[in-house]
Amino acid sequence: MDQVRNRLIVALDVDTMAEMRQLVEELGDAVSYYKVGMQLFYSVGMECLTYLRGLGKEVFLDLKMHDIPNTVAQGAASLTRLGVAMLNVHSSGGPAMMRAAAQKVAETAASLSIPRPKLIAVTVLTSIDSTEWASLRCAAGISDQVVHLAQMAKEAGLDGVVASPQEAEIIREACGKDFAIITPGVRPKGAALNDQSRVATPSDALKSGAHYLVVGRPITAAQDRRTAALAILEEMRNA
Ligand SMILES: O=c1ccn([C@@H]2O[C@H](COP(=O)(O)O)[C@@H](O)[C@H]2O)c(=O)[nH]1
Repeated sequence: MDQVRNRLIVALDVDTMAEMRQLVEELGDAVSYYKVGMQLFYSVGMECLTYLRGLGKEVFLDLKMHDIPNTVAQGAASLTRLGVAMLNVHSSGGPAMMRAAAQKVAETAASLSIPRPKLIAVTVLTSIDSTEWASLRCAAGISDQVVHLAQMAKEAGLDGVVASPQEAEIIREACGKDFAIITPGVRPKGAALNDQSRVATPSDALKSGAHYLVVGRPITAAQDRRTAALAILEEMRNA
């Protein structure tokens, strides 16, 4: 059970500490890994990380840094000092930016004698469909671009990527089984897509080679959030 539970990351996309506490309490021991993104971190800052750490939960701090190499590297050092398990950059910032960030994360963790957080790169957002993609005027197709960005991230020394579960298999083929694949865009059968486009069910995501599944609204907007989380875990276990 634990092996599966550690692979489900629930997105805490709420505004306040009170909402976050309520959600984490409801989910209880069903969930051990949480994603803190812009919405919560920009509202409450460190308080949410301190709270989650106090409960022994793992945290993926999803701030998707994207800037020049020095700025991202220094930002990555600051986030490493917060003691999170995983943090990320946008791969479209380029190889020099990713290399600088990877080096700084490793140096910072070593200097503090803390575990080095996984540094991962966002490839092509899971909300982007073929129409949106065409408007970005990228010559490659979405899948080819995702694989290209994943290979670039791997060469730059990153630990993995964020991508759609629809691309997990080709990333695994191109980058090997130890390169982490984190997939949002997970929707149980019949669930609302919301603003997601390149989606798959929890079982299909795992079968395609995803290491971690990021799930937000299918759990957080459910009537009974613990039951929704347990149903997803059950589907993952059966996959
Ligand atoms: O390509 C990406 C990168 C990040 N996300 C984040 O994952 C969750 C998904 O939430 P749902 O409610 O399950 O749609 C959300 O926090 C996004 O910021 C992503 O969806 N796609």
